Amino acid sequence: MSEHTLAELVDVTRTYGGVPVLDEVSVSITSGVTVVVGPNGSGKSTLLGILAGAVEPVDGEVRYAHENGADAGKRIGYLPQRVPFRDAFTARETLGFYAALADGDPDAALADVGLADAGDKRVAALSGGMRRLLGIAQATLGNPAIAVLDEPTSGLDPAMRERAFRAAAARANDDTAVVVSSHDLDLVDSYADEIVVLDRGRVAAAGSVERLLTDHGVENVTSLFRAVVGDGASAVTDAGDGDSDDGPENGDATAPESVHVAGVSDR
Ligand SMILES: Nc1ncnc2c1ncn2[C@@H]1O[C@H](COP(=O)(O)OP(=O)(O)OP(=O)(O)O)[C@@H](O)[C@H]1O
Repeated sequence: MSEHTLAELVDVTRTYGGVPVLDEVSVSITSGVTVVVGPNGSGKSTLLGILAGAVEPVDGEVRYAHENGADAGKRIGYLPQRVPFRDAFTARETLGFYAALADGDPDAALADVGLADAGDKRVAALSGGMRRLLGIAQATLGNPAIAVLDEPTSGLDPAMRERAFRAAAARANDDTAVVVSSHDLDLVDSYADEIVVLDRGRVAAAGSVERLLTDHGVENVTSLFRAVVGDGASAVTDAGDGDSDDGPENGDATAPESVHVAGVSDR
């Protein structure tokens, strides 16, 4: 692993119902912002779940730069696509609950995502966008080395998408990585350092945004996406009904202690 590599997926395969949804995928996660893009069903959530330790690969290996450190147990934050925060808790109480696992400061985490004034609001009273911001705050509590955020901007209006992406990207620095999946290609242009393009469970392109744009002779990530996977309309795979015996489901109890998980994806 190079100096700034924080994690590596090496030849990782995951199947559901015998169908590979990730097929021998190798990806390096370096410090900074990595955005995973790809058509619906291309395997983004599965890749992020595996990186976060919430989904087991059936083959291959995940390596972490920090796995031998003293505080290894607190080095990955994870925001799954669906976050079952408790409606009756306030925003501050919600983060207080996770802070017990991640040693974070709930008020600082709220302020970091622009929710300083919403600490006393109950989760039930938060807008969808504010809930996603709370999810980002949860996943980045205690400054994990790697924050894994699955579609933190889904379902948000344009201003809120930008705010959520900015809040997420701001958590990355020279020593930490933020790994985000997103369909918001315009925001990927603005915030990504590295990009992984998935297509039907395989890596179609990966590397620094700058290099990939140059290599493909395109001006932005939307054009890159088209060049690499077309419009993606035919790229949705059907991988069974979720009752397969290929391994644990997303977000199940196999999540190691090293991950503070806000919720589960029940797909
Ligand atoms: N728990 C599960 N049981 C069965 N199939 C699953 C499960 N989780 C994911 N899949 C299948 O794996 C494939 C990849 O799903 P995944 O959610 O990783 O894709 P994605 O790129 O994140 O999609 P989207 O953009 O729609 O969120 C899909 O065909 C999906 O139906």
